[in-house]
Amino acid sequence: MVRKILQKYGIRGGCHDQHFLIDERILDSIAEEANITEDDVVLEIGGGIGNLTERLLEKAGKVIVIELDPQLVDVLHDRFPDNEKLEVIHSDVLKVDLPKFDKVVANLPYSISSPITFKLFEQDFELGILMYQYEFAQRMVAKANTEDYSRLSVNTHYFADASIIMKIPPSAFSPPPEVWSAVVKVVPRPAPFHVDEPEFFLNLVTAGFLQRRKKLRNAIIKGNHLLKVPNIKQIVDELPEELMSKRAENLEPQELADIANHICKMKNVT
Ligand SMILES: C[S@@+](CC[C@H](N)C(=O)[O-])C[C@H]1O[C@@H](n2cnc3c(N)ncnc32)[C@H](O)[C@@H]1O
Repeated sequence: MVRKILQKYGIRGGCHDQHFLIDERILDSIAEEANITEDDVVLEIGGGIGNLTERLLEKAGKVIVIELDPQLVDVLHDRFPDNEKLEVIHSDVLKVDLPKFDKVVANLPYSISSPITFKLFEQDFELGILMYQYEFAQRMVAKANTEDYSRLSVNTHYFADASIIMKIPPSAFSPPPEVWSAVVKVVPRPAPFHVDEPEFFLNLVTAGFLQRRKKLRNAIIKGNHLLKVPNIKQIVDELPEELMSKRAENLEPQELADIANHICKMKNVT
């Protein structure tokens, strides 16, 4: 069925990360995982030829699709004519203000996974069922003291409970990508630890992982263009040596938050 639609519209894919999911069972499972009801406004980023959109429209009260490629925007209008539940926004997802939504379900364009994910983390929503390149998904859910633990892992942990719920082979797509994919379930929740100044904490995490092989003390001093603390050397020298001599990759999100809170307090009194 999905292959027929690709043929009908003469779409080959390839540019703009266009690898269309053609495995009907996986498409069904992704839609099921989103547990959509009539009350839900669902956002889909990169609607493509509408194979996932079709399933979202069956259950949701409203589906908002953001699609960059004008040819695919035409396909979406053609496949779902006069469907009052559907709104198609022809735009680059990174350049548009996101509409309000309850759930986001998408087979994302992999080359911009990172900026899309950080943009989603600024929104208020209930659930995300998101397909990524497998390695990216692993970095999202990675724990401290592992190779994959990164700025992305800490940001993800700060914003949501995230877990890999499906691993998907290249053969599920047309054209097949060179990499495996994974579906990540993202359930936003309040952070499991206290942060005095969220922006400062996230900048400290960025500074720490920009120099991930350096001791945290040196990484913070080097990354102070992000933190803008006038007396940073003095402050980090007053922090416990056992924390400052570790690398960011060896510190739990909570420990990074404690350090950020401490620097915040010191910068405000000195
Ligand atoms: C991996 S395909 C997924 C298509 C479809 N949802 C599916 O599952 O088969 C990614 C889609 O994102 C669209 N896309 C790429 N970059 C985009 C951007 N910056 N903003 C919005 N859509 C984009 C592509 O045109 C393509 O339709």
